[in-house]
Amino acid sequence: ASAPSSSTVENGEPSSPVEPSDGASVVDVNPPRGTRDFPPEDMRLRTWLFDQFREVSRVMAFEEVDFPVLESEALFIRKAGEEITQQLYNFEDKGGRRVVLRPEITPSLARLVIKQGKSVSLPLKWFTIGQCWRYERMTRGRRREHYQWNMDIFGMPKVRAESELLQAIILLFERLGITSSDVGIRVSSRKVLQAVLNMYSVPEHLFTEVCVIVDKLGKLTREEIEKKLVTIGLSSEAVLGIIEVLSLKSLPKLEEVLGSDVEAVADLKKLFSFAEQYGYADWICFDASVVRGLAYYTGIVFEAFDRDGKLRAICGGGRYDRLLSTFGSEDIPACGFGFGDAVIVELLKEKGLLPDLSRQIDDIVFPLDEELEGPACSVASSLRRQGRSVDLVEDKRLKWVFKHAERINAGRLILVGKSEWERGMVRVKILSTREEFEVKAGELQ
Ligand SMILES: Nc1ccc(Br)nc1
Repeated sequence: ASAPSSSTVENGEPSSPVEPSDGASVVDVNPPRGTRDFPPEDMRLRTWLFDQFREVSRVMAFEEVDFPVLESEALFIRKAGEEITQQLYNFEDKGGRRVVLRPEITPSLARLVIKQGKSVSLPLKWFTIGQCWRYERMTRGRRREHYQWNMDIFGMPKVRAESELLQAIILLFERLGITSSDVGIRVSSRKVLQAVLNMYSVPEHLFTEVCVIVDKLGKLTREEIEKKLVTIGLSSEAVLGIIEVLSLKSLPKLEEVLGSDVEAVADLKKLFSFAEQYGYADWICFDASVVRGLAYYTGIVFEAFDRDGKLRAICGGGRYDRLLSTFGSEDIPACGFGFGDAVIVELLKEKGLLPDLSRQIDDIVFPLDEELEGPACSVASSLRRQGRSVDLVEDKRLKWVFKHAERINAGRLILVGKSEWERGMVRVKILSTREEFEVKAGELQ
């Protein structure tokens, strides 16, 4: 690789290669544009966050699954103009196959459910945490990868599934110390939009496109949205009707406009009554403007937001009852959500909720001179076999070892010295109390 020019800016960081004397080239040590390294401190935070995802998935009785990050491009070819399909990280592999770094997880889940066929008993509740990609022109300087926690339920046609997923999200927030004063979850249903389109006799085949356009409310101006809707063939009455209904934030008002026999109203009323039973009603609110931007949603949709309005959506999801038939299979009702690893960390920083995750090691074992390196290995090995984390240190001055012990929050310093070893003993220092004593090497625990 050629040494990048000194003016190259990668990930916003100037990469400053040193021109080596022998003329060899130096690789750019930054990760590829839009991607992140996870050095130990960042990795501890990521592992902690993923452990919270896993613990919530466990208490919700979901099973973990996983998929290749690389998928066939065909899984993501959709014609609804979604951002996600316009930013596919796609390429042709050496076998001439059209492949992508997956932009989302749901199509892989659907693929596996289809592949498993009759062998899966429904309902199935699966979760995964996986890296997702997009090829975004770096002009916007946004990331090209993030990790997403996904939870999906297949084979549960009623809104119980959505209420289960909402509980999972709220349990996660509670585990992180986030309250319903910090975060809310906007809930609506695409059937609201469907009912409005029916009122104005908008052809069914425009439904998905209308959803993708309306999802841009808040990102595009109202005029731009109206223009896009008219461009795809909606009458100005239909456009005004859509904008009016989607501005509703009261379920009773929605019932007044659409009538109580509309499925959307019945679903939402049931969901909000379940919320009372689950005990999370103060977390959720009806907001008809929520449609989410993925083409395949067919029913209830939801997204979590920070009430200060400083951040992008924290997570989002919804029902997608007709995704499998787009892959040529029999439909199975499904719903799920995706929860990214980036916005939530920004929120935790905002709220001062980042956990203290400093490194913790049980023991440092240190031979006081070279001839004791062997005994030090056997002491370290015995402690490790007991499950203790042991940092075996050599070729250092004792002063460095004490500083190192502080740096890695070691519990004990085990010193292997000549005179003690000859008596079958080692010296133990408890670093928190400075207490020091000798222990038989064979009885060290
Ligand atoms: N879908 C997607 C993938 C990667 C990132 Br970063 N954001 C969204």
